[in-house]
Amino acid sequence: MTTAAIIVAAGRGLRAGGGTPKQWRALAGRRVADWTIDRFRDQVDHVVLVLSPDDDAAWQEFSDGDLILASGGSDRAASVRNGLEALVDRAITQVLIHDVARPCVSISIIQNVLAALETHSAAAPGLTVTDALWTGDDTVVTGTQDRTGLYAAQTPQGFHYEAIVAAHAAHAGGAADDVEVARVAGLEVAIVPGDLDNIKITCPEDFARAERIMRQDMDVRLGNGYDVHRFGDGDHVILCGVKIPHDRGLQGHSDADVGMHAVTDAIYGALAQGDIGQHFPPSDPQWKGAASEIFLRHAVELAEQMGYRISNVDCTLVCEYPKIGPHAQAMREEMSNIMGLRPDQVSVKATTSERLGFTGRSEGIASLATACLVKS
Ligand SMILES: Nc1ccn([C@@H]2O[C@H](COP(=O)(O)OP(=O)(O)OP(=O)(O)O)[C@@H](O)[C@H]2O)c(=O)n1
Ligand SMILES: C[C@](O)(CO)[C@H](O)COP(=O)(O)O
Repeated sequence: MTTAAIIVAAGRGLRAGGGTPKQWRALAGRRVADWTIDRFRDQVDHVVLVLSPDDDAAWQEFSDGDLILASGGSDRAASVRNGLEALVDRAITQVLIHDVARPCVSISIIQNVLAALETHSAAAPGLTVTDALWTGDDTVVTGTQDRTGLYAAQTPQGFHYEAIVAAHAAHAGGAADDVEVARVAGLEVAIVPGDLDNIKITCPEDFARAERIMRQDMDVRLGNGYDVHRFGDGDHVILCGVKIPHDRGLQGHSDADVGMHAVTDAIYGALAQGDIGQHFPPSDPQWKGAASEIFLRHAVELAEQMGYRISNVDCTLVCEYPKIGPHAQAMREEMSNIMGLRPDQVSVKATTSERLGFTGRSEGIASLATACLVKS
């Protein structure tokens, strides 16, 4: 069984307003699309992101990553077809099709749909309709509608890959969703329980609702880190992964990257998992001269294992020299690469201590860092 998820994200979000398409707007600290994509990453073998040809920045951003990209079509169904086509050489057996505009989808819905595909060629989440249903014009009720047997359809909708490819190829167009396409082709679609929180952001007010849902079981943790290394002989220092020529070096058991150590300790701190010295004892000769990225990678992996995502880190270096400003961007890029973050999630800045204290006398460099981790 080889599984894939197609996330259709090529719409313009006109009903949601706001100028920017809704999938690129912020929700609980990150973009709608980032939430949606992350829900599927660990649940399927491949994720296809269907992007509008107009979303240049998104194409650029995602082209280096692990996602398969496909170009959107003139309507949702055309975008789905392009997503299916992008998987043609991947030997996919089961595919989930999901709206990017449903970022609150739970892992259990995804797993339930996949489980149902073991015994059915199609499965999708539905919610029984519990409100009374009316017909109406803009002002008055014109009739009532029996709700018996009615469901509100959600995504992800799951299918055996070849079956849904054939169903889309044969469909005349105009379907509300992929379940309709599948049913026209004669597929039986199993209903799995939907979730009231699995809303589709459609109108402006849906953002506030989605924000409430996202935040209700969000665990946000802060950690701080502090480190100092003294100057000694040498012709360079390594700060936040960047080698900077200098008339002195920093002393330490490892490469003495005081900035990266503070960031690493901030992550351990947020996790309440001790500090670098506990995980990599200075008494252990194997860490002598070690590149500090080993420590940072370990902290990031630990965060992942414990279910946390790093939202941002902020690092301040305290020294008179070397001057940090010219290197700050390279430091941000280096650390964001190691942590698997975007550079805008990583801040590196510096201050002097006005020639006061040990940093002011250039006896060493100090560093402070804060990390914000989120579990949702
Ligand atoms: N040509 C299109 C149209 C829609 N979609 C996607 O289909 C899903 C459901 O569509 P909808 O909620 O209607 O999104 P939009 O089309 O973006 O919204 P609107 O109709 O308000 O413009 C969304 O994830 C949207 O990005 C798509 O990939 N390609
Ligand atoms: C696919 C869907 O989300 C199922 O409820 C829905 O049909 C999409 O509708 P839209 O009109 O494209 O928003």
